[in-house]
Amino acid sequence: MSKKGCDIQATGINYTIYTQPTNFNLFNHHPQPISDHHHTPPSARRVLREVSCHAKPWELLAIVGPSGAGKSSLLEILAGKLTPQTASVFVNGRPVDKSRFKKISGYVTQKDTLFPLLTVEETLTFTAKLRMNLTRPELNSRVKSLIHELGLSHVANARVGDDRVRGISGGERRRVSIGVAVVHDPEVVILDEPTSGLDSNCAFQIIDMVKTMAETRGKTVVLSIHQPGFRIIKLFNSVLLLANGTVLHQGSVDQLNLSLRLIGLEPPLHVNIVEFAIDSIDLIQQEKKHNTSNLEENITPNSSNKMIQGKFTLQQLFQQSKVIDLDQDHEEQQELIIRDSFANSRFYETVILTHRFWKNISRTKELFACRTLQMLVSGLILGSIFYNLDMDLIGAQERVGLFAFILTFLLSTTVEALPVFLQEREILMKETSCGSYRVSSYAIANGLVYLPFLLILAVLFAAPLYWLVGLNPNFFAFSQFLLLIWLILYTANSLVVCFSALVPNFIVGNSVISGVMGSFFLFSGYFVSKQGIPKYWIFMHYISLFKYPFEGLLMNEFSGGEGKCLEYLFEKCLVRGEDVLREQGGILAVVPISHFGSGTASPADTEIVDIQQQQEVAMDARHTITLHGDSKAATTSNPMAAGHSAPHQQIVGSDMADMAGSKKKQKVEHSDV
Ligand SMILES: Nc1ncnc2c1ncn2[C@@H]1O[C@H](COP(=O)(O)OP(=O)(O)OP(=O)(O)O)[C@@H](O)[C@H]1O
Repeated sequence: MSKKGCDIQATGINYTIYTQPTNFNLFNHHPQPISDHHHTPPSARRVLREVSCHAKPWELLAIVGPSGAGKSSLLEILAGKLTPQTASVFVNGRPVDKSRFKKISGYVTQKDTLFPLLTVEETLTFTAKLRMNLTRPELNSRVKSLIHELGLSHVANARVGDDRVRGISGGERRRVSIGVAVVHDPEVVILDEPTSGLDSNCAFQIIDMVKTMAETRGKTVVLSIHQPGFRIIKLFNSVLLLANGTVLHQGSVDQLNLSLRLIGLEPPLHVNIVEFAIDSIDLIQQEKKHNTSNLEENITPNSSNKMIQGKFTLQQLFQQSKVIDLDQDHEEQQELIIRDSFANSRFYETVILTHRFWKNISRTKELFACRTLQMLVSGLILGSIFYNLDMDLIGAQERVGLFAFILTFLLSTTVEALPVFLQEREILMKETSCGSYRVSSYAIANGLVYLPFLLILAVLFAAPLYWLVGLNPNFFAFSQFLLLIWLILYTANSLVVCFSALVPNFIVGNSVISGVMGSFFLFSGYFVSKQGIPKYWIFMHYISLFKYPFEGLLMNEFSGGEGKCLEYLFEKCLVRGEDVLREQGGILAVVPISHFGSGTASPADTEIVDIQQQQEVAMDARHTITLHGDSKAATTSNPMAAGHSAPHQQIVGSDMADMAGSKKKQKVEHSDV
């Protein structure tokens, strides 16, 4: 009678990693092969060479070997997470592509990626809901029986926890990870180091549990393990010994013992054979090299007879056991039914994910309270600043201080949530890669939960700011202001999620986001004409300190004069506005018209005047006037600004007119009333 299950044959796996030795490779988890046209030759590391393995249903295959042997890489390839240069994977004798294979397998990574604030039962229930389309009673009984099978009944209602949140023990958390991987009843279970960091008793219980799963439910279990104890190795049906990316043995533990003896090694009595083999890797490899040339000739179906007569290499033994395996009746192998679609509709997926998001958010009260308070205080402080200060009169230092404050507050409201996003990102990647749900459902659910929360934050920030700047109450204007603050917060949140997805490192992610948002605020003021901004938005204008690079670039572009841009920037960055004019009266200055509220917003629209004659007028008008180093002429604009009249304006310079661009190339000489 045939046994149902999944028979996996993988052959000819070759996996090489190419790395650029000098590259600062922040964004690559797994460096991919680099083409030949690169200048620096990449260094190649052959992680796996011609690896073959065979995992049978109802059995447990353990991949053992020293650290760096390639165990995790092999498991990741089997689980479809890594793409090797060459490999053939057959399931029940038929080739399968990795996306379909992911649907019939459950992969447990070395690190537990679980929501720390959910309970054990909630974690398994949400996963079961997402991966299976069951009625509520079916779902409950499935989760209950799984919890019982995992031995987690006593902690079913305890929070999972992690390094920061106190929760269940490390061993129990490993069981939950296994439960999450097998809740949908996959045919194949792949576990990377399921016993790492656990004591020997706990490690035995975990392996015993997966062995029971294999024996009672016909699962194909493949796992990697470090230093398995005596009791554990008895549970292995088959052991694959890997060293330097090469298979040295695949067969039972007894076969391994025999093979070691056949090549002249004598494992002492009562010694753990697997540990002994790992300790003797160098000797085994030497023996293997020695016999490589004779390898192919010696593989015959009858070689089992020869085995008893003389010495055989481990490779021969492996090849021999493989041949015997291949002889097994292929007719018995089952046709796999692999579901291509998702278990639930998009709508139901969104409902489940929204519910899960909400549970997580409602349990992060500290973060919620902190962000709420931060927004309220920031709105009040900013409102007070604009209520009390005439921003046009304050100097560069105060502006820098204000800029730093606003940027810090805006960043902190989003970046402090980054660890949560990073944790979620790992779970999202894991769940979507195995086809649990659609990414779009996740995005919609995320928006449904976060948008109301961000609206509360936006109200807390916008209301005091709007009220303190002393405007007449205007519901429409306030609504617009609120809407924009809300959108800014949502954009910032999305930006955080986006960058945290691109950048695996928390520090790097943090810095990149700070850089991007910083640049945005620094430069955005360039596009905004101050006169067109409502008072409660004016802070945007003042935190954009360095709009000058754009102006400089434009001038360079229009005037065609090389070096003008640099000269302009240098002076612009050193000195600014009235401060300079006060100290150095009579020196030439460039005054963009946009600063004078003339309605002409282009920074290139400048006129050339004698600043000595215009200084007083400009000072009174409190216009921003910035130095230019030309000793012959000065520029200003719109002498009629703020109702002041310039009695006499004489345009004398020609260089600045050129710089001012094509629009204002003519020299203007006029007298004013
Ligand atoms: N992305 C990578 N970049 C550079 N080297 C890598 C990368 N991934 C794996 N390697 C190298 O490939 C080899 C095999 O790694 P792998 O993690 O598969 O070994 P392992 O047997 O699982 O080790 P351990 O038991 O310590 O987890 C190691 O030498 C490792 O340094």
